Amino acid sequence: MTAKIQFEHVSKVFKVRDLGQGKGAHKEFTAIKNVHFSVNSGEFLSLVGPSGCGKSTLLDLLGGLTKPTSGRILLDGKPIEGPGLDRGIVFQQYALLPWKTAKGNIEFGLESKGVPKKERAEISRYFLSLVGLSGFEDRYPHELSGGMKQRVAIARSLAFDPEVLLMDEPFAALDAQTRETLQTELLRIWEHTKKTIVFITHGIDEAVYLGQRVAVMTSRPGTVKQIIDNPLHSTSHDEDLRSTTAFANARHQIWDLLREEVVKAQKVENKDQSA
Ligand SMILES: Nc1ncnc2c1ncn2[C@@H]1O[C@H](COP(=O)(O)OP(=O)(O)OP(=O)(O)O)[C@@H](O)[C@H]1O
Repeated sequence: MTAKIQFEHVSKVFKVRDLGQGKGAHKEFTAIKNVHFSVNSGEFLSLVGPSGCGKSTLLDLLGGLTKPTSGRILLDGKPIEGPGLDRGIVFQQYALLPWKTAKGNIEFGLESKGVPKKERAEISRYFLSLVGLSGFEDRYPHELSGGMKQRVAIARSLAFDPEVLLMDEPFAALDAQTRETLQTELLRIWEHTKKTIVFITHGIDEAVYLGQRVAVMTSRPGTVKQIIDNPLHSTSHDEDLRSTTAFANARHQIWDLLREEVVKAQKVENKDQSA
């Protein structure tokens, strides 16, 4: 199997204000430390960890939005130097342009890429139908539900034909039913497009339902504690999967790894608050 993404001993240190030392004082804050793992080409990897462990930091680094303080991240063997169209990012908040329709939101990015008008229209129609939004092309974001907006955001990312899709808790703001529907949809899209997907989540159920492998992070400074091969991956992902014993077992395995990290993270948070 070929590695699409390689994290090589990656750490990220932020400079933050040191409130205890008076005005203008700064201190260093290690968000992630010695992250070392790889993601295979075409793989769906979910990454779960306690709050504040550095999940978004890790995804921002992958997206090229920030740079590692030490170590490096390789994409197809080459260090990531900045953002690029080879990586699409879907955030929790849809970040759609409110003055553009669903179709317009997708075409806007393609226009700046120099794609001719007719092709733009075809691409946007295709990807809106792939995410189940045929017939909603001319709706504005305020005329769409949260789930529909997130579908548009996914379609917009896919329209650029990135090799890698980076997803930062994309379904966290949605109600449980919509979230579960979109999880199933995302798996269908992944099977169809064969993209490499890195999916960040707080939710163990979501991580287990989606990931071929599930990476569990430690509490802050975050590092990858263990990567589990998901035994459920090859089974049928119908609605009943979540109620099977196999699902409960996989969930339990991840929770066992995560439990002590969550407790540690809460202790760190309490310490920070009382400092
Ligand atoms: N630009 C920044 N400057 C200073 N500190 C930062 C910056 N970005 C993130 N951090 C800190 O780094 C730590 C990790 O943040 P990050 O958002 O990556 O965690 P997370 O695991 O995604 O959190 P959550 O699950 O709550 O969304 C946090 O303590 C955060 O306050």
